[in-house]
Amino acid sequence: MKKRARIIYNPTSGRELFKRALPDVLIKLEQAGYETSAHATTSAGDATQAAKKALEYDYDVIIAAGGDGTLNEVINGIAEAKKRPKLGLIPMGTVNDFGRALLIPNDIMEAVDTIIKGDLVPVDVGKMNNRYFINIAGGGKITEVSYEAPSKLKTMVGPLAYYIKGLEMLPQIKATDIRIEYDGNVFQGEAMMFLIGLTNSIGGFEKLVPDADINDGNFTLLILEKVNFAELGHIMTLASRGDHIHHPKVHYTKAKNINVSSFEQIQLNVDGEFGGVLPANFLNLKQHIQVFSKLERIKREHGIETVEKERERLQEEQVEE
Ligand SMILES: Nc1ncnc2c1ncn2[C@@H]1O[C@H](COP(=O)(O)OP(=O)(O)OP(=O)(O)O)[C@@H](O)[C@H]1O
Repeated sequence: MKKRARIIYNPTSGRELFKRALPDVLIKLEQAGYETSAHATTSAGDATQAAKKALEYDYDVIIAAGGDGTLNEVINGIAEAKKRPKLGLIPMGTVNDFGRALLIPNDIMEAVDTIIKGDLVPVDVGKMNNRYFINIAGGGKITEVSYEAPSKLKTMVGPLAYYIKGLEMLPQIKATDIRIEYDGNVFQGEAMMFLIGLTNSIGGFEKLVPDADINDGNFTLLILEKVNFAELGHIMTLASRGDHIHHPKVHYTKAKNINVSSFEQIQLNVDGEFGGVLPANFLNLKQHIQVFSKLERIKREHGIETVEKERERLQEEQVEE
């Protein structure tokens, strides 16, 4: 029997290239034994609705073609279901953190090849209150940068946009009083930000949570205590090499269940988008979704160094585009 796939694509992301490639994508999937149909998203939230609809029709595979925003919406559509379809990914965004973490090629047809090849990797999904995320959640003044970086700027300069916006916002960055309970431990005090990472690819900063593992059932929790500007500059320099995690003002640990609260109003950032305000509970759903990816095979056959080199190559390729 033929397998059935549903493509959910954002026609506006990736310079609208996917729309043009769609007929070839359909032919290729057909030849590989997939009966495929496609849905073009129309607005924010539509990918979640389309993914829920796809559940009703019992598709074997959902293919998300778009940026991390589209992917996040698709995950939010399927995460609650008991029987979840396998997930294919065609990265079309400006940053594509999740795709890079899973070594999904930037090229549309190569990404389709990854799906056809059929290697699957189980991936952890984060649940924050009632919504789901796949890359990162966080809060504190510094994290407000990522959704304030205008998308036009992001399209032009990629990850550099965050630096530019970050510098602009520097005077507004201040510490806030927060309480973070994580797997029975407690941090209470003034912090600049906290980050809860699932992958080690975050806004193009590969070394921010350097050893995040996509399917070990753990979040990587990073808390940056109150620091002055000089210390912040120093920590940012260390962060480019992943050495910030040893700094005395940085708490860096693994946890599965995290509760964060504050008396102050602190905005949350989930996968690069505004995610409401504290308090919040973060729960790691271990290996919740099966994603088509050659990651495990490459790791097994060539080792983790090759995986890291491949991620670097994908990132360079994307910045050049
Ligand atoms: N037809 C549409 N027109 C406008 N916005 C849309 C449409 N379809 C989806 N969107 C919204 O655009 C948001 C961003 O899209 P997406 O993440 O796919 O691309 P991107 O912004 O190019 O990528 P990146 O997040 O990597 O910069 C989605 O979260 C969705 O809410």
